[in-house]
Amino acid sequence: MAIEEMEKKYRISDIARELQVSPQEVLQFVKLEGGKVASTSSMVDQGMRELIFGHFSNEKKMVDETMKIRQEKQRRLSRLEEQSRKTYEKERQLKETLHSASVAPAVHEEKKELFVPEVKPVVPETDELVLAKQVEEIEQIEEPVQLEQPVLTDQTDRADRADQTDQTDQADRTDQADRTDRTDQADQVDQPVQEEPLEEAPVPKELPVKEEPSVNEQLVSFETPKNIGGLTVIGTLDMHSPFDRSSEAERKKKNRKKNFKEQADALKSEFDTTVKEEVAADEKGTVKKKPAKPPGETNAAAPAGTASTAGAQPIKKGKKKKKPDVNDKVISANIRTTISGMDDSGGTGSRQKFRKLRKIERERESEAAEAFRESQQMIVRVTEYASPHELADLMGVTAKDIIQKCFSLGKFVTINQRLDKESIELIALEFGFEAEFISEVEATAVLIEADEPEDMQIRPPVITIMGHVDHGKTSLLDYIRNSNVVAGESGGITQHIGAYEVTVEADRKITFLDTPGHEAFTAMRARGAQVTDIVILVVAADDSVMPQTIEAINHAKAAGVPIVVAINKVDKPEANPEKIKTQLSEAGVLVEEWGGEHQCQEISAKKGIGIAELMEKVLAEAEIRELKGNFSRDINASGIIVESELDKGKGVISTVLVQRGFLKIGDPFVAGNTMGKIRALMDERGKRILFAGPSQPVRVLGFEDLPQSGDVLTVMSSDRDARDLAQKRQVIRREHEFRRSTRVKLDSIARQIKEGLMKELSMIIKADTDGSIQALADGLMKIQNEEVKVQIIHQGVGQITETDVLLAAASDAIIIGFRVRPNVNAKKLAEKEDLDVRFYSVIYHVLEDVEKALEGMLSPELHEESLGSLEVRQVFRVPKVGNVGGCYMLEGKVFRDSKVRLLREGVQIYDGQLDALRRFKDDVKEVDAGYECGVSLKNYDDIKVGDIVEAYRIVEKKRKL
Ligand SMILES: Nc1nc2c(ncn2[C@@H]2O[C@H](COP(=O)(O)OP(=O)(O)OP(=O)(O)O)[C@@H](O)[C@H]2O)c(=O)[nH]1
Repeated sequence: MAIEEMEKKYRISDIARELQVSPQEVLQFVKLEGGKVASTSSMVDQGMRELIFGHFSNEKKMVDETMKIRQEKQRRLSRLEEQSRKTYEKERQLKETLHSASVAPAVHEEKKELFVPEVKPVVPETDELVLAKQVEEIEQIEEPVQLEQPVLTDQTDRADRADQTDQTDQADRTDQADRTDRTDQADQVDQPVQEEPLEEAPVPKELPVKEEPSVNEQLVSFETPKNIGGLTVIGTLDMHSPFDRSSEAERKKKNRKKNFKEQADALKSEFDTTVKEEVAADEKGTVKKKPAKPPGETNAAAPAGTASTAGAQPIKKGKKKKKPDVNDKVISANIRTTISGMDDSGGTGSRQKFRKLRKIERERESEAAEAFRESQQMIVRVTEYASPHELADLMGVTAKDIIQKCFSLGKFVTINQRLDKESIELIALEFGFEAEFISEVEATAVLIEADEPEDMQIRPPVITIMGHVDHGKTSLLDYIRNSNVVAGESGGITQHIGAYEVTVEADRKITFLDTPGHEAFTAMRARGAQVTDIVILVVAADDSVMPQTIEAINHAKAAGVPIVVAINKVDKPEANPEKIKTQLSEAGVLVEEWGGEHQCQEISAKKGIGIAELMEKVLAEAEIRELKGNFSRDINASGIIVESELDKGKGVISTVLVQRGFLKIGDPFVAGNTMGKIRALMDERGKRILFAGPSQPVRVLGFEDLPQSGDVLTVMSSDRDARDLAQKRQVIRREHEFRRSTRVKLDSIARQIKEGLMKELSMIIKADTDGSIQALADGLMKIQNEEVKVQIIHQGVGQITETDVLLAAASDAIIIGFRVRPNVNAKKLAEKEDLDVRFYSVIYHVLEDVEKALEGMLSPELHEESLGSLEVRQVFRVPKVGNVGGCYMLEGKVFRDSKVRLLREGVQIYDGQLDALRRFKDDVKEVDAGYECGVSLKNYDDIKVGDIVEAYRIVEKKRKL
């Protein structure tokens, strides 16, 4: 075994991956150790592997630590999930218990009554009472039980079941309670029959009257009840219980899985049962007077004999046998009742049902919220770069505890020192918390008082129009804006304000977000501002469902926003709306007329065809959603910034979509990192208004600074509160920016080393040739002092790509471009990420800079500033001058005296000066982006099509400390 292990070979790259270090580094180490290896795919033996692991023990430790953290996180996560699941389960059980408890008293009450000698007058009453209670519980019908009520109840029940499976559970519980009830009765029936005088006998005979609710039960469970499984006292039923229980379980299972067919069967069985009742009643000749009794009597045989013997089958058979005796009148009466029960959906019954559904929904929501709250208790919401002091406050420990913990983790921190993300995560974990990073605005969120139900009123829907380029989004918005959808509104809205309100008909309003395209929609959503209620998806009927249509669908679906389809350009002869509908269905948007859920309207944004109908459909969709807003005038209003601009005369003007309460002139507010006091409010027509309520877009004047789209504007109680909060946010923001700007930069590296923040300087090297890389890597690896060492995390030949930049950003590395440049995207990304990307042409300069940087001696006062880039699209041979590049200015500007470098596939092949810059035949001083020009280079002739000429200048830059 040991020998086998010794003989086992390991690939260098695999070892490197295990250690999460660069394979080149491992390769180098192996070479240094005398290993005969050619590349990172070479194999090494166990001995060498151990040596490598020894050498990279720190890295190994880090990998192990990370793994540990990850596992711990996973463990905690599943624990939290388990916790919330348990809570949910517990509450559900509690609810069930409560529910059955509320049914139980009825049973006892009933039981007591059974032993009262003069039962006759009492029993029916009790019976009705019990029934009424059950009915109430199932249906919440408050009226007293009437003759036909059981049937109605059942039918409504059935409708409920169709709607919601929960109802079945409830019904099941009632069912069970009934059965308990019956079992008890049955048991007690036996006793009185034997012990009490004969005159008591009618009482038990009446007892089956209790079976009246069992009609209910039957209808709920679809089968005649049989043995109830000895739920309470006497054990004689146990003989049958195994069989019965299993059939009971099956039945329940069936009930849960019931489909339409089963429901239809149930309906049939209901008729059967009722027929049975009716027939029995006929037999007794007491048909209408007390409908509760006859069925009871019919079923009397069941408990008497059944309590111990009968199962489901005999009863079923019995039913079937009785079918031929069915009275047609009874059937049609039942059908009528059933249908009327169904038709009732628009009446009180449906309202009650709806209320009941809402109640259940609310209960569920509160349960989920509770479970969520519990799980949240162990999450510490913290801003990035929080100090030990702040973190301690959030976790309810002392800063000293945190510093000590850091100490034990090998980190030396002071009370106010900012901690990085990883450290915060690690420390939080040590204290049993999970760190969740939030923005400064979130961290300083304003507490919003709960909405009072009486303040909630229907508000206009907020609509965003999305669709593919040229499918007519702008045309539709323009038409809506300018049309006279309602007389008197024509041509009213002239300004572009990002959002406006349209009155459609009968004073019904719709708010449009005038930010066509899903980018704005997504950007707002990314900032946590979900303002759109409904998306209008525009698809041109003369075109097809296009990539952006699909994207829009996906965005709307991801945001859970309903889509109303507008098939545009139907005025065109080549329009084919049916094709669009087919394609939409393939994309997962099935229109209503095809049985789907999405409303669809054919329109012509150009001619105004179908726009009013489209608005109607949008309003209908909004109605279904019951969009409500808080219309209280006493609460502090809030809204979302849709867009902002800086007006020379008026200062900052922002379009705000009010979400809660009323914005009023004079209100102090915070919005993101800025604050202000409302100086003026204007509607979309530029008319001054005094206040604006929910879903109303309004132009607000009075900001101190420009807020960002998606920021929440919250009215504060006083100017002072607003200022305090805004200042707090600004401080956190500044800290973040400061920390971000301390991303590893050669200029400031020494300070970070001194602060103990840096132990390793990570670098990515991209160079023109493999030779340069080797030379650079060798040189750089040698540079290290006691506090810090250089680590090359990636190296490669060729231009600097986005992947390199992303890697550098993720690992806080510096990129060295040796005679290579980044491509356009990589350059933009590097700027965005504020990464230090340095370009060199002499190896010695690289080494010198890095060495100096580590010592804190680096003073890079001269910096290069990129001016623009040109693409060579044609090469002309000009006699006496040489080759001239016919170029297109891609971005920026080029000046006649610019320094330039020529790049071929990202690799620098020339660095020098422009020789000539021309437009047509004229010499020009500069050329802007988007123009063509002719370019020749000083002392360089080998220009080729596809080359990039990069213009730059050297500027002095203040040294960062
Ligand atoms: N015949 C006809 N042409 C239309 C209709 N709606 C829009 N167009 C034309 O289609 C072209 C594109 O319309 P836009 O409203 O600019 O389309 P868009 O989706 O906003 O395009 P982008 O803003 O580029 O995304 C314009 O030339 C419109 O005149 C219509 O209902 N019928």
